[in-house]
Amino acid sequence: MLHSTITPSAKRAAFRARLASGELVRMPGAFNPLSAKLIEEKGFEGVYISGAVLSADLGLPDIGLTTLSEVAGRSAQIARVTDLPALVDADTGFGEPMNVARTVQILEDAGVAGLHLEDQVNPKRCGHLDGKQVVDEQTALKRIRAAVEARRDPDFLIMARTDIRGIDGLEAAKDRAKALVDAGADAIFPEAMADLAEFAAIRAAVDVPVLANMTEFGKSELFTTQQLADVGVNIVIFPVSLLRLAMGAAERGLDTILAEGSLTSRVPEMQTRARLYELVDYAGYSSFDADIYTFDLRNNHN
Ligand SMILES: C[C@](O)(C(=O)O)[C@H](CC(=O)O)C(=O)O
Ligand SMILES: [Mg+2]
Repeated sequence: MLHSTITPSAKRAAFRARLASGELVRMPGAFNPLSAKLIEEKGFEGVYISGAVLSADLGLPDIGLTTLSEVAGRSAQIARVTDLPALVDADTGFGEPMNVARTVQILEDAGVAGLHLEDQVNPKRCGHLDGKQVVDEQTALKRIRAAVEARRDPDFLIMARTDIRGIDGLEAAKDRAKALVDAGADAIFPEAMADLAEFAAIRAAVDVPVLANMTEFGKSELFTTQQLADVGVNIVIFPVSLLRLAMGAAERGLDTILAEGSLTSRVPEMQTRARLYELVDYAGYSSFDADIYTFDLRNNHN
C-alpha cells in the first residue's frame, strides 16, 4: 500500500545482482507511476524512465528541452511506487561535467537504481533522428568520470550511452564503448544498432552489461527478448512502447466518440474499474483504515 517499502540502496543491490547473474533484465518504459505498478505486477525485472516519454508527456519534442528538476520529479514519483529498480534517461547530464555530478546526486536522491548519460552535444536530440552530433572522446569521458566520482552509493549504476554508431559507424562505437568503460562506466548503451551482429560486436568489445533499445519506428529492427539474450545483451528497454500503445488507444477512442457519439463499443478494450482499483490497491487502504474506503464495487457496472 501507498509506496514501495524497499530502500533505493536495496533496489540498486538487487539490480546489480540480477545483472551479475547474466539473466536478461527487461525494462518497459513507465509513462507514469500507475504504469510502473502494472510493469511490476506483470513480472518484469525493472522499469525504464524515458526522456522521450517525459518530453512527449509535456507536449514537447525530445530535443533537450526538459530540465533536471522535471526528470528528477518524475523519477521520484515512479521510484516511490514500485519495488523494481528504475533506470532513468539523464540525456547528456544537463550541462558540463560539473552539472553531470549534480545530476547524479539528485537522481540518487530521487531513488532510482541508475541512469544513462549520452555523448551527444548539447542540446541533444532523440537517438533515432538524423543530424545528431557527438562530443569528442575526452569530453565524453569527462562526463562519465564526473558521474562516477559524484555517486555516493557504489551500487548506483552509471551507464554510458554512445550515439556515435549513427555518425562514424560500428568500429567507432566499439572504440568509444571501450573508452567509456575504462573511464568507469558500469554498463554500455550502444544507440541505434542496425542488427543483432552489431549488438554482438559491442558485447564482445566490453566486459560490462550491454543494453538494447527496442524503440519502435527507429533505426534498430525489433528483436525478441530471446534473440537479444542469445547475443549476450543484458538489459532491454521498450522505452516509449506503453505510451505509444496508450496514445493509439486514446486516439481510436476519441474517433469513436466523434463517429458513434458514445464509447460503448470501446468499453471491452478498457481497463475496468475493478482492475484499476486492484492495481492501486484500494483493498490495502481499506484494511489500513476502514473508514476511508466506503466504495463497494458491487454497486457499479463493471
Ligand atoms: C531511449 C530514448 O533515449 C528515450 O528517451 O526513451 C529514445 C527513444 C525514442 O525516441 O524512441 C532514443 O533516443 O532512442
Ligand atoms: Mg532519451
